[in-house]
Amino acid sequence: MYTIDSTYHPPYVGVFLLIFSCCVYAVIQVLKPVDLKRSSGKRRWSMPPGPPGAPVLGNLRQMMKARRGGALSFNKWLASLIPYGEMATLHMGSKTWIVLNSDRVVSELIAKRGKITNERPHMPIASDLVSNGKRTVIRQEEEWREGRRVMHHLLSGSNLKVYAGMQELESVDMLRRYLREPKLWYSHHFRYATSVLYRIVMGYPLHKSKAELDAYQRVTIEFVSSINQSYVDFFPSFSTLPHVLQPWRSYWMQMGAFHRRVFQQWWQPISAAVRDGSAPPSFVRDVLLHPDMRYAGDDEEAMYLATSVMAAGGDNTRMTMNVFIMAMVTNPEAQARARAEVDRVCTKGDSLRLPRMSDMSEMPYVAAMIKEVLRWRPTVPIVPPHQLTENLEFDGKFIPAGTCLLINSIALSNEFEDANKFKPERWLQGPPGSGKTIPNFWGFGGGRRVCVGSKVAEQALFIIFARLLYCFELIPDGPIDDEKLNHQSLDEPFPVRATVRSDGHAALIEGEAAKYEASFSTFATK
Ligand code: HEM
Repeated sequence: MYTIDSTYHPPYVGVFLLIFSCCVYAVIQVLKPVDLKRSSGKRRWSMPPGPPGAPVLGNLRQMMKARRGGALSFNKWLASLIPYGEMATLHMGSKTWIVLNSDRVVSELIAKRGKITNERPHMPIASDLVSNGKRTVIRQEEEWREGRRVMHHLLSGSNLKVYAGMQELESVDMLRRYLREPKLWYSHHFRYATSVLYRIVMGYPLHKSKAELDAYQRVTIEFVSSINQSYVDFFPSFSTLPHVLQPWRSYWMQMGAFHRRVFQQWWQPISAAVRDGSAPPSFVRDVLLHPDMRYAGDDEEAMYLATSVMAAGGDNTRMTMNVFIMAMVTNPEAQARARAEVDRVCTKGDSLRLPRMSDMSEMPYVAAMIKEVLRWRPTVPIVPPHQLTENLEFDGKFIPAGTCLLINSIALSNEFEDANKFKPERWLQGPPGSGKTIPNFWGFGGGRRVCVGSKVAEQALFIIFARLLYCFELIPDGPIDDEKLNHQSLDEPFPVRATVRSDGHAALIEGEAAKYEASFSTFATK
């Protein structure tokens, strides 16, 4: 009799299972982080230790969870990587990160080996969709180089003196706002930082409506938050799927389109003025659109470069000013010491004058506060990834090209003695023969990608620190936790009372402001 064998499978089922398994295997191989793939030579990769992670996602969810918890929780997560040593390996989806936890390894890898640690990883969301592939800070090396050349030209050398004049001018307006509306101290920081950058880049005082400024601020915050936010940036191969299989695209594309519209509104009047010959000297007129400079990018790239410089410079300066205020209200001795230094230079008997940029060499303690503010509560807790372009042998490890290196500012700050204390004197040169040297400083990142605006930032911060200390007493106006900076708050981030020191100081501010009033930027509040 004919019987049916229940274990019999027609041959095509076997073939299907084989193909399916091969596909799963191939997908897993593609998605694997680079150090978990086989090395092409005989040697196996040898990576620094790191926290255990989940299958496929690795440590990605740990970071995402920390980010969702806010700035403090993210900083705590960065601190939790310190016990793994000077370098900690993380598997972030398809990416391998090595987080750099010490000054020594940052000097060795980011500064000394800049030639092979200069690339940025491909970020299909933050870079391609949100930034049209054109925001300099996360652009890949080949497209980035030309923009860097012109930015360097803009932000160094004799231009710095011209910018010092702009910074002094805008800071007088800020002092008067502090005097008249002390409760809005934090919004005066936004105004100062943004209008200085606008003047430098576009050449004009800033006259914008509240709606325009709100849109600009939203763009900055959205862009910064988009970096390392989408899982797709950690699995970039998903971006090669057909568009119908990428449901996330429309959300990010809409965001990118909104950013572009805002940029165009800011850019078009300036670029028109350059073309009709009516624009004043500026980065846009003299560097980006001047025929002799031979900037290789087109108008669209010029627009992204100009607005990227404004955004990168403005918001970091604003946040650092807030940290300075936090340092002052929680460290009255440092405030008094710095003020004594400024008074020595600017007060002669009954005669008062505002500090100037040229006073910097006579105010070393105030100047040292710039580094200490950035060390104490780093404005950029983790520097955007630098990607290795060659395999690297270092400290007995063998690390594959494609691995990302990230400076952990929280760990670097922690290497200092009494790390949680605000002590600007760490950055002061010792007397001759004392053997005291100034430590390395990484608050602006490092290597070839180092912040191109660091000199402009130092000037912007110095003049504000010195002038605020000269004119105002700063105290807490309620309970304060010095780790809670609330950088993204639109209201007062922490309670502060700023009181003018004397009638003489108030008269000085009003007198100086009256002289320059016609040139100030105007900020609509409605
Ligand atoms: C206290 C204020 C500032 C801080 C803490 C800061 C920090 C940084 C950091 C950490 C980077 C990335 C470096 C790296 O990848 O290694 C960066 C890049 C950059 N910064 Fe700053 N920055 C500040 C102010 C400024 C200012 C005032 C400007 C403009 C005048 C500016 C323009 C830029 C630009 C354009 C980039 C991207 C550079 C490139 O693509 O090559 N920054 N900044």
